[in-house]
Amino acid sequence: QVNSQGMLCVFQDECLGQGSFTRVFKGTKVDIREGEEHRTQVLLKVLDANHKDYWEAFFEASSMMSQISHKHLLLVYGVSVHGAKNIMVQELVKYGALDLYLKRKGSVSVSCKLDIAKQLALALNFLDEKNIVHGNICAKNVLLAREGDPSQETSPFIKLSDPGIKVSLLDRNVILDRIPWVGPELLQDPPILSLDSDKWSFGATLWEIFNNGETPLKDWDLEMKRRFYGTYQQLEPSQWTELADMITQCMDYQPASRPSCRVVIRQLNNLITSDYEVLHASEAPER
Ligand SMILES: N#Cc1ccc(Nc2nc(N)cc(-n3cnc(CCO)c3)n2)cc1
Repeated sequence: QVNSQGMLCVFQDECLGQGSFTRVFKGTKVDIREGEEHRTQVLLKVLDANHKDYWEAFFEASSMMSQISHKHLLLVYGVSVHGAKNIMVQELVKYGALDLYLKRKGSVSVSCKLDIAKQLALALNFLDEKNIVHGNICAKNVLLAREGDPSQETSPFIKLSDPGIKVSLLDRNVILDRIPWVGPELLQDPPILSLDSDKWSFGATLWEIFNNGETPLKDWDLEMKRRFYGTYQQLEPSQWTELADMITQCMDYQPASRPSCRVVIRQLNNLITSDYEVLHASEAPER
């Protein structure tokens, strides 16, 4: 289809995955510049036809992402509205969603996981400084642009995806199903979406990263999930106490008690240093 900016997109392959009300496909964007045709591989995020009434929120999510740019934020080229289809055109990030990658890979090193966590914290800090709430931080929305390979000394590189439909617009059951990523304050009436909610979600995403992409509270039904918050429960703590403490601090039921992005980044730096020391302790010269 061609949209207002003259952006032509061609659908390519099968569905690559899905969000709450969207499906994603690989595609090609064709730009005509100085009479020359430029083809770019893109990711087409299509709003489900049966959720057309979300198209404004879908458009808002896309324009939020295209108004700001940061190395760890996904590049959104624009929205192509064609007939009944609402399509967000995004850069195709090479290795896709982090949760699937971790599940498939199963053996990502702790130093890579810490690096990914720190990059996500930097993206959150950038949004925080611009007073922009993401509202859907989770491993599925962290995209892997480069693999980390400790043997090659290369580090991973992530991009935070768009938040999709604003969480406060969703039905209560959809919000309930997002437990444990969604801050408990969003289940109050009225739901309070704030920068602090992103810190809670960051904690749940840290848990996913250090549990190799395992889905927290997998297969729990909505009643059990509601009780998880109702009785102030926490996710299964990591054996690594400092990591477990950071996750619990982010997932504080009191939004104002959650650590600032700067504190989180500092704590992650401490974990990176301690991990480095443990890793290289064996090489330490005999004292
Ligand atoms: N095999 C494979 C493979 C799959 C996907 C990508 N790349 C990519 N790029 C994006 N911009 C967004 C996504 N994406 C994936 N799932 C969602 C929905 C949940 O957010 C979004 N994937 C690359 C390789």
